[in-house]
Amino acid sequence: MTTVLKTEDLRRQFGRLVAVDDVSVDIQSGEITSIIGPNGAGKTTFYNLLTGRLAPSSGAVHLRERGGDLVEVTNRSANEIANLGLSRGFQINNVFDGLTVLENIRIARISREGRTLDLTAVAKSDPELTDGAWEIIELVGLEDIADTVCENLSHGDKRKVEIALALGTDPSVVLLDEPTAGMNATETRRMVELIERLDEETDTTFVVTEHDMEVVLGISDRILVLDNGALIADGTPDEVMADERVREAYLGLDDDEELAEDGLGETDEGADGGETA
Ligand SMILES: Nc1ncnc2c1ncn2[C@@H]1O[C@H](COP(=O)(O)OP(=O)(O)OP(=O)(O)O)[C@@H](O)[C@H]1O
Repeated sequence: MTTVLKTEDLRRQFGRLVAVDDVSVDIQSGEITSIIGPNGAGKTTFYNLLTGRLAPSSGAVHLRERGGDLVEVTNRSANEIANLGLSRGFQINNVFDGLTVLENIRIARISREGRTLDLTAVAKSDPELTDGAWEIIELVGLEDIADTVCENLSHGDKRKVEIALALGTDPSVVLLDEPTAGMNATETRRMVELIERLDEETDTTFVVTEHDMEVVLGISDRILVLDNGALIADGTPDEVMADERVREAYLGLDDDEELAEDGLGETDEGADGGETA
């Protein structure tokens, strides 16, 4: 395992509000890392600092270039950081609804090559881009829907396309925002299996934010917990679930209560989870 993404005392304030509070983490290749925390904990702001969408108030971010060195990317533009190998799962809104799955992935390949002029026309007409795009279609398992226009896809399939687009830029690290949000149980299971398979079959390292604790506990090799912008725990699922601060601050569980399989902080006695003394 090697460090692929690292922050040092990363901080972001909005006026007096500290949204990310001197967070230092070291994310390793070869493991799936989840970032969890209650609403407003700072997860989105943290992602935005990593991708260059927001500038930090202080601190530093380092990223391993595709197959290369660890380089400091603090204050570089979002485009530069993406070109160096950090890809964020494209939001569904960024999928071109009027184009097919294959055409969308070809656009991701084009953006990797820094070609931006009239992307939709290029995606439809440049056959050189098809081979690379087809490899990604096979990797993600989108063969059956490759020629489907995206506006006709199910929610679950659209989220798979988002991941395919993120992979289209050959990233060293992919950040996923709640990949199972809005999915039914079957779609959720398939999405978890897909991320686990991609983690095994590619050199890409996956970092996931997720509210569904069953997904988090099932998919993560390592969990980072944010609370009020600060990193309050960093460890394996077992370590994090046993951490007193996490149980109090996030899960709302007493010492002897267990996290139920099907929900955040639910116990056999009820959904409330109980208050800590
Ligand atoms: N642009 C902004 N201006 C002012 N405050 C902001 C801004 N963006 C985020 N915040 C504040 O920073 C804190 C962290 O927000 P953030 O969206 O990062 O949390 P989150 O963990 O992603 O929450 P959620 O799980 O609800 O998406 C919140 O108090 C939020 O109101």
